[in-house]
Amino acid sequence: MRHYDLVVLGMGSGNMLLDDEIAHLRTAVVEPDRFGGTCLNRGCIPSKMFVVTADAVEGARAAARLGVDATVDRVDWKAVRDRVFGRIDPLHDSAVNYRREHGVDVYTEEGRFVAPKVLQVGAEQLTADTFVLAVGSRPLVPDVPGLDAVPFHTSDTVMRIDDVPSSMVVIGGGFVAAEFSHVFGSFGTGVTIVQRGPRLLTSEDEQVSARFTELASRRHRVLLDTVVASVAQDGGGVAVTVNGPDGDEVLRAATLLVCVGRRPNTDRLDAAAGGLELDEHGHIAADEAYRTSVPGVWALGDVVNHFQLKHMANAESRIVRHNMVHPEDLRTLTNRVAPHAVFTSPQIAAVGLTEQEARRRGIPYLASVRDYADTAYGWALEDTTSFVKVLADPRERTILGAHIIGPQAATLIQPLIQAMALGQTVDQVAREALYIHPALTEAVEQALLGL
Ligand SMILES: Cc1cc2nc3c(=O)[nH]c(=O)nc-3n(C[C@H](O)[C@H](O)[C@H](O)COP(=O)(O)OP(=O)(O)OC[C@H]3O[C@@H](n4cnc5c(N)ncnc54)[C@H](O)[C@@H]3O)c2cc1C
Ligand SMILES: NC(=O)c1ccc[n+]([C@@H]2O[C@H](COP(=O)([O-])OP(=O)(O)OC[C@H]3O[C@@H](n4cnc5c(N)ncnc54)[C@H](O)[C@@H]3O)[C@@H](O)[C@H]2O)c1
Repeated sequence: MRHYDLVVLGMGSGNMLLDDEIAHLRTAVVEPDRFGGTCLNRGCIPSKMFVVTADAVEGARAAARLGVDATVDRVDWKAVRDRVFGRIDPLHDSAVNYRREHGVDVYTEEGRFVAPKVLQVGAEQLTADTFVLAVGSRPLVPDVPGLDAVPFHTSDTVMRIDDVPSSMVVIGGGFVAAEFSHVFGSFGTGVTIVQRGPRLLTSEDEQVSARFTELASRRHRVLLDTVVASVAQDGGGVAVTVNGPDGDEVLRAATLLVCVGRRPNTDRLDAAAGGLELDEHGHIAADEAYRTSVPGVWALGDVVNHFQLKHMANAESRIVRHNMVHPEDLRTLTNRVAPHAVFTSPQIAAVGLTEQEARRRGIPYLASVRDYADTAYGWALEDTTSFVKVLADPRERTILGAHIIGPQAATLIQPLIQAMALGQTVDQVAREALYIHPALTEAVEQALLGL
């Protein structure tokens, strides 16, 4: 049995934990796959590299509205894919070498608890004063008859395929469905989205979700309120039997992409044997300071939080590092707001309350919506579909939520995130700062002035 000061499981956001402040600790890290985890290898980063390429294709196709004759001759998928992963793949070896050169023991097999604070890694057993669990999540595979007998993709594999498929059925209508339908649709794949809910991106503000559903339906076949009954092999492709408002239908496609959410990897580390309590959704239970039910064991990232977003995992990694070194001065994330963006077309970004949530919870609110088309830059874009929506507290005049659908949404929302985090009022944000003319931020300013 080997003893360490610190053992970190999972080298996604867990890798960010290690810095000079804890360099003196005798440390081991355990990662059976690639350093960088989901975000770097099969999540945020490669997907956005594909999205930028898809945006370029769509930009060329949409140029006619500006009076530009442009055509897209071909997307060289293999060249795009190899550019993306040619940049990402070499990082693993250098990250492993870097840790080893800095005195960290790197274990490359899965870690499983055999008792509280006793970890089996291959033939070795490791104990430590402090464990940090950053083992992430993985795509959820729904219980659909026949799915176990056909080849299908998840976000883990679809970015590495050899050719752009002629057709694709996408099961799910969330983040991954929205982003990958944009990517493959732009590259020429005929996409059919099967969504069991009434709209795509149902957890977004209902106005944004409705607008996105309408726009996505112009590009792809979108089946709403539809469930997948079964899946079967169909020559080289798949036949997906779905049941929707118009009855049963068999969808035939070259490729199947399953994206119905992600599940935390608590089973892969045997949380039960480690004495770790889980919450009602199967995540590791932790308090606001990211302490688990076992003293000396901390957890961060997708395995513990429900947002499953990289900026949350990054922030948690900084907090856990601080808290394990300064137990007398525990930090939390509770006062921070959790924004997100969906990098589809058009982009979507949100923070805080949705209008339907405010209504459901009986929270009084003011709402203001401003179209990009009402601003000078919106005119330049010839935009007709994008908007900024802000919800505010009628008494305090602080921002309760903000929702943007349109070009640069993920960037435009940042002043509103800032305002929420700092508790600024609508009037402060609207009137005490100048908004550059004629930038798209004027849509944000005008939405605020409408409150
Ligand atoms: C397609 C896609 C796109 C995304 N895009 C975005 C985005 O644009 N913005 C955003 O904020 N978020 C995005 N996300 C979410 C983001 O990737 C995750 O929230 C983030 O990677 C979680 O980090 P983590 O460190 O918790 O887990 P991970 O990055 O998954 O790291 C966990 C690591 O633990 C390892 N591991 C698992 N079990 C064990 C074990 N028993 N022992 C040791 N190691 C183990 C795994 O191999 C893995 O390397 C995206 C996700 C996907 C799938
Ligand atoms: N831009 C980003 O930040 C980004 C991008 C991609 C992924 N992610 C992260 O990855 C997570 C997983 O993404 P996702 O799209 O797989 O999940 P999701 O939770 O965003 O969406 C799941 C979708 O699948 C549908 N669904 C669930 N079960 C179903 C079933 N049995 N049949 C048909 N539809 C079903 C749901 O109605 C929902 O629309 C996201 O929640 C997010 O945290 C983030």
